[in-house]
Order: sequence, then C-alpha cells, then structure tokens
Amino acid sequence: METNISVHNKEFELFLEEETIAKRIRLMAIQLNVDYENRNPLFIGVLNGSFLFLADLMKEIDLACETEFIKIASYHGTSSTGMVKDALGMPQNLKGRDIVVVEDIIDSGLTMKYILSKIYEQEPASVSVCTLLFKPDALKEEINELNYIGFEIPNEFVVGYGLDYDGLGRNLNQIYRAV
Ligand SMILES: O=P(O)(O)OC[C@H]1O[C@H](OP(=O)(O)OP(=O)(O)O)[C@H](O)[C@@H]1O
Ligand code: HPA
Repeated sequence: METNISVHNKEFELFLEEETIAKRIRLMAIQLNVDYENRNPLFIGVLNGSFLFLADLMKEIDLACETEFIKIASYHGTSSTGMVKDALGMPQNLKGRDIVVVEDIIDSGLTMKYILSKIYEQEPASVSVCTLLFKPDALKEEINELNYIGFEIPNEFVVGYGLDYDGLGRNLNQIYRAV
C-alpha cells in the first residue's frame, strides 16, 4: 500500500487508513442512532470537505432523518467589516428541529462558531456538532455542541477523504499528514 504521496509537490504520509476511518464512522453512527432514537434530526453537511464523511455516515444512520448542505463563503468586506462570511444554502426551517452539523474537520473552530451563530438565529430545539477530525491544540474558541468526534489529531495539516490541499486530494480514500 502506498504510504507516502505528494499533492501539489508537497509530501504527505499515511495517517488514517481507509478501514480505520470506516470503523470509526460506524461507531459514530451507532452513537447517533441511539442518541436520536425516536427523533427526526436534520443533518447539515458543510461543503466541500464533508461530502465523503457525510455520505458514509448517512449510510449507517437508521433514523427517519433529513439531510441538507451549506457552503461557507468568505470574502473581503469594507475596511470596517473586515472578512465577511456567508452561509450559502442555509435551510430556513430550523425552528424546533434537532440539528446535527457535520464537518470533516474543526481546526481553529471559527468556521463552526459562525455556522452555529447562524443556526441559533432560527431557534432550533437542539444543536450538535459531528466532526470526523478535531485539532484540540488549534481550537481558538470552545464549542460546547461538539458531541461527536471521530479522531482528535495533532495540529498538523492533513489531506484526503474530503480534505484538500489547495483544491487537490479530496478524492484520496485515506487521510495523510504533511511530513
Ligand atoms: O476550524 P476552522 O479553522 O475554521 O477550519 C475548518 C474549516 O476549514 C475547512 O474548510 P475550507 O474553508 O478549507 O473549505 P472546504 O470545506 O471547501 O475545503 C473545513 O472543511 C472546515 O469547514
Ligand atoms: O488540516 C487541514 N487540512 C485541510 N483542510 C483544512 N481546513 C482546516 N484544517 C485543515
């Protein structure tokens, strides 16, 4: 099996194997199936990175649930507003719903903080965050909703299984870290 790869001429080494990822996702799904029994959660995947994780996770979920996707756009605002974010495609019917936000990775946590603030505007019944990867040492703000974590990883750049390096590598079926 290939353990070292290059993406954009940057070297990466194998970090999480396909079967390791699959096993962890099955366990996460079991936990969700138990925790949301008799409820109808709405899973919101955050594009682009979560597309493979959400797809594999949903195949193991046996609840009556719905799935939506959002995409976070960042652009320069005026000098007073600085960077402006926008949650494109946010469903507008979240009031009273049980929401599970699905991410590939939480790094600084700033993206998730923004997403949560937009979701709470609609007064959902509950909100949980489910992420495949979490870098605790990089976190800048506490995320109390972070109830489902696949792997806690060191503060190193990773690629594969949805995660990109400069747009490339999302199609790798294992996760690699920079060497
Ligand atoms: O915790 P943070 O430091 O905010 O980083 C995490 C975010 O960064 C990545 O998305 P990115 O903006 O690279 O877009 P992508 O999903 O299209 O790759 C990832 O998918 C998260 O959304
Ligand atoms: O380590 C990472 N890899 C790819 N995308 C990311 N977005 C935040 N952190 C990362």
